[in-house]
Amino acid sequence: MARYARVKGSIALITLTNPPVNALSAAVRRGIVESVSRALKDEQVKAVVFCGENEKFCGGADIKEFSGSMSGPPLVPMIHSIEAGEKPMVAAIEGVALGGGLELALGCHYRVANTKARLGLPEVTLGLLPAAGGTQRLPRLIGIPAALELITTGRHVSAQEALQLGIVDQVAQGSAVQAAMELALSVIGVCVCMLCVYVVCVCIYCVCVTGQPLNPRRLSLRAPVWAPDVDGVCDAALAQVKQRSRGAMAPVACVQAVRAAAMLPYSKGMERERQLMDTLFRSGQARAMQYAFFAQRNAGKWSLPNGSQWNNTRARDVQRAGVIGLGTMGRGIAVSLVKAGISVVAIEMDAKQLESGKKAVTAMLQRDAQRRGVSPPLHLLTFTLSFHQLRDVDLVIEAVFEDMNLKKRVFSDLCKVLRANALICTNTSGLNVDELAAVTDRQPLVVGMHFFAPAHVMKLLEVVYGSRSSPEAVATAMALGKRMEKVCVAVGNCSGFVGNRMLKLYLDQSVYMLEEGATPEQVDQALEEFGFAMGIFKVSDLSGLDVGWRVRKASGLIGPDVDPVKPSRWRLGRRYCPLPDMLCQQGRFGQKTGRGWYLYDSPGSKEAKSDPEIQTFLEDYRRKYGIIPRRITSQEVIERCAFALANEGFRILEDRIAASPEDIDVIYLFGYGWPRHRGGPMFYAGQVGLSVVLEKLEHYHRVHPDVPSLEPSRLLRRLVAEGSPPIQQWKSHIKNLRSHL
Ligand SMILES: CC(C)(COP(=O)(O)OP(=O)(O)OC[C@H]1O[C@@H](n2cnc3c(N)ncnc32)[C@H](O)[C@@H]1OP(=O)(O)O)[C@@H](O)C(=O)NCCC(=O)NCCSC(=O)C[C@@H](O)CCCCCCCCCCCCC(=O)O
Repeated sequence: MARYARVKGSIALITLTNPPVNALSAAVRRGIVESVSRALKDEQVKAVVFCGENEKFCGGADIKEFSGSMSGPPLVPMIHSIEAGEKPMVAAIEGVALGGGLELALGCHYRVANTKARLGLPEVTLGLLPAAGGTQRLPRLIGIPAALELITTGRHVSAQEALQLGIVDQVAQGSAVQAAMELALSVIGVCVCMLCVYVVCVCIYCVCVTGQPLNPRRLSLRAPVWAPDVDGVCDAALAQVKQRSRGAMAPVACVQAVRAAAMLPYSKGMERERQLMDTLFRSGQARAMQYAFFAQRNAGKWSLPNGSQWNNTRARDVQRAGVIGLGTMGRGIAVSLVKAGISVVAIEMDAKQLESGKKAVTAMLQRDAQRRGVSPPLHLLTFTLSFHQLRDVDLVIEAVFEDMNLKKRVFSDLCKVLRANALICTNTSGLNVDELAAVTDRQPLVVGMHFFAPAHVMKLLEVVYGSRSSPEAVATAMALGKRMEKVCVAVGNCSGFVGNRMLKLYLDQSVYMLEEGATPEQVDQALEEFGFAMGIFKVSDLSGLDVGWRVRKASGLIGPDVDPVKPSRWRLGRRYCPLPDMLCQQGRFGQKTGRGWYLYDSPGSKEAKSDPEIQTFLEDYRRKYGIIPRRITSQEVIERCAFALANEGFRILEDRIAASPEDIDVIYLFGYGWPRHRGGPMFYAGQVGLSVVLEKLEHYHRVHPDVPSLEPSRLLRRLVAEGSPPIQQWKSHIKNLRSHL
């Protein structure tokens, strides 16, 4: 699907038509090949302009095709024939030119973008590399260091930055198509002037039909971009990507391909690009990352058990919001709201807290504005001690201390001042949303909005619907989260919702392994080698060990009857590990106190160091309880952590707390640092093989019968019994499971 038109007498305008992003599907590629051939044959046509329908140039190759058998004209020769075409080719970039879309533009002789356009080669985020010449043409255009940075990060650049880098020749204020046609006319216009005659005279190696030499514009004809420091630059990039995305193959392959552009002639570089792509394309990592791409988008298509969903429920417009509590969470939430253009009334309980909250929020907004070269939208903020200032807000997000009674008090106070139709949202990380809603006069208008710390940075938002939350309230919270640039997932109400409910079991396994013989360093190393940016014990130190301690106290797991010298390892009918409590009793709360599972130079410092005291403490502990330590392998660490997570994920699906395995994976990818090249815990379970996961869980449950959460879930057993269908089909099996209950 590409539309061909002749405009302004001598220009062929080829429009890619495959909404919403004009991805280069087989039909689009076919359309382009036919249109280019037609333009080259048509003697009236002197130049060609490429553009995309609906002011979007092109979002790249059609990712959906990657999972099937690829047919239609391949991209590489298609782009080559454009570049080799003997008429000037101009790309008119509006909206996006990403991946194969930018590669198509790089095959053109000229590129014009409008001010709003974004360009990039994001293949690395799909576990791939730009394999339609991107790794060879871009370095020849902008040099090795800049190309390495763009290709290994997949970052999108603005039109202005693209101009500075030399990716585009011109930035148009208005229509890029119009500007591209003018550029094309000026290029071919040279043929009728004196200068052209001169150009034709001197150009003996290649002339376009009108006389303007095109060879200098053909990037593939440029020599390799070798420079004395190239090896050093590539080595540094390699070290950086290995550190940044542990275990991910694509960034490493991207560096290797760009290095080839420095060393080899174009044709050999293209061979290298192709070899590297062949390996990536077939890899489980690419499948995982492409799954993650679609899972993220599908999470926005939420549905509730009652049939309400994203496309049949209207969200309310939110212009003005209240934030109650300016602790770490409230501050981040206020910043995100203001950045989304929403007026915020921020409330604290006492003047000192209010002042320090105000300072922090203002500073965060100022820093952000400075980075973006704009002025901070401080006029959108009101700081106050008075609930009455909330009388005209559309919605309130409560972010006070995680204490049910305190939250209930706040909720009932809110009802006294808010408009009758204002929504009340709670930023609880796991308390019962129904119980909170029950103290209000508006249960349908109460939902959870569970942000992750720091809330102005972390992408994930769990939108928690209670049993009486209205679809409109859910739609409003989801739309608001999207405006705040969050990845929103709608989840049901249960202790810990999805993310923290699963996290508990993952934490349990980690501390059990310490009891059995592992060290925090061993467990963390195994998890980091698996791809997590940080191991679980480093994360616990960062979040603060006291947080979980308080939750365990509130839930009755820690009480006055617990022996302080030899606390019980059996509580509420199951295995319990008192190690985290014992650390807290010693004042080891993590980074904030300079000591936790690791040692830090000073309170608040970030570099975790092994602490010999912890080793001794663990040895004493095992002796006290008569535990004979054993060697725990990295494989065991990964299996026990990852399969415990997935097993609880299956239970969450059975309980319909999450609508799909994709939603669970999105939560783990965006909120808990699960490595993207592993897809998510549910995808990972499918990739390892459900029968393997079942077998392993059965084994670990046999060895640890006092850990009921290791018992394989019914859904997992059912899926294995039904032949381990692919993850996309699990949803229908959940329905079957429920109908048999
Ligand atoms: C473009 C965006 C920035 C738009 O964002 P926005 O927020 O506006 O919208 P959404 O993200 O919600 O998207 C809307 C809608 O569109 C779908 N979509 C988006 N992009 C694509 C796409 N590229 N393909 C298909 N579908 C797409 C999206 O899913 C939404 O659909 P829905 O149903 O939910 O409405 C944003 O969308 C974005 O960032 N998109 C991705 C951009 C990207 O990553 N592009 C790169 C693609 S990969 C690529 O281009 C590869 C090329 O370099 C080269 C390919 C060469 C191939 C050669 C193959 C050789 C293999 C050899 C192996 C041999 C193996 C063997 O022999 O076995």
